[in-house]
Amino acid sequence: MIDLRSDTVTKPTKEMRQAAFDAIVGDDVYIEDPTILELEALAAKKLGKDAAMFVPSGTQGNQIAVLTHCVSGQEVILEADSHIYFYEGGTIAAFAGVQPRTLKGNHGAMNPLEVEAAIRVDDIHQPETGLICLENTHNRAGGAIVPLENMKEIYEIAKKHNLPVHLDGARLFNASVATGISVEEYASYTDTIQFCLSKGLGAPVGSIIAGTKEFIVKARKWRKRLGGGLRQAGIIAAPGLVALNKMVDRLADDHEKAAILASGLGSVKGLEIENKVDTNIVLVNTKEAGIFADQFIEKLKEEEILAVAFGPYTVRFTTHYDVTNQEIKQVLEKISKLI
Ligand SMILES: Cc1ncc(COP(=O)(O)O)c(CN[C@H](C(=O)O)[C@H](C)O)c1O
Repeated sequence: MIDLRSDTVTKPTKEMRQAAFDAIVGDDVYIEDPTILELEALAAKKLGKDAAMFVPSGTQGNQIAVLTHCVSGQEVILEADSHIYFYEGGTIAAFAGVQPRTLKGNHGAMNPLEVEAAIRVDDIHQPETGLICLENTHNRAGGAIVPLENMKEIYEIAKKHNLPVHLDGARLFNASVATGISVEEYASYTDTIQFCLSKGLGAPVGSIIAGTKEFIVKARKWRKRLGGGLRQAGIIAAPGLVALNKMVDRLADDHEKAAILASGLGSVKGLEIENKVDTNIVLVNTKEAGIFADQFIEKLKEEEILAVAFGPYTVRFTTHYDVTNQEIKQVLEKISKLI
């Protein structure tokens, strides 16, 4: 089976499994797991933030950020196809009691002027704006890299209005490897950030959230309230250390595989590449071929290829560590005969 559903499907490397076996552990509720503390310190350093905390998932990291930044009744400005809005079960409303104010971005980048116009004025009838959320790379925009300049402009507007900015940087390392801009520079235009160890970086579990020491103290309390107080979790943090230390630069391989896949699929009659393919995601439109995305996915499955539907005629293919160049070639050979 060639699994191109997501970079979340990556399995831990041998080195990660060994690191888990060898991990020195302690009780993380007492902030005593040395492996988690090492991972958190490394992550904070790489991001240029004062503190960081290991969380079991990117969703929990994002939700803890909203819970920590906002109070119930506030409004959060975020992109209309962002993961926090589109894929996190309405949790910002359910748990944080905040309402989303969505803006349609261009390849995932919100227009800074529209963001400023969406910030609420001091009026008894209106909610206050509590947070602005960004996403880089942007998943539903096809792993699009949001330009640093765009992040900078939005951040400056946020500061002018004394508002915090949270970055859903689940795939921020993909952006950094593709542009050569450091994650620290990206993170300098956001107050808090979440990034995934469990996607392209290949760790089996987990994400990091980072920000000021004060933010992390409050965020840790929210993680505990959500039942996320971890015990000897150095066992799952150890693979995260391997991911952060050894799996970043190779993301370029995933981008190369995506470029080869996009070039091949783009030459199949009836298929059209929807996105610019900045990183490891390829969005394919099947309308010209007269086949719905779900039907196409079923046909792919019969050929032992897995992908996901992103819309009625849009199929997402995501490259990652566990898919080889040879397998990408096999996918192209099979699909060219399929349509
Ligand atoms: C931008 C972004 N932020 C956050 C998350 C959530 O991370 P997890 O909760 O899955 O660890 C994801 C996962 N994305 C997953 C995927 O792409 O297959 C699915 C859609 O949830 C994400 O793409």
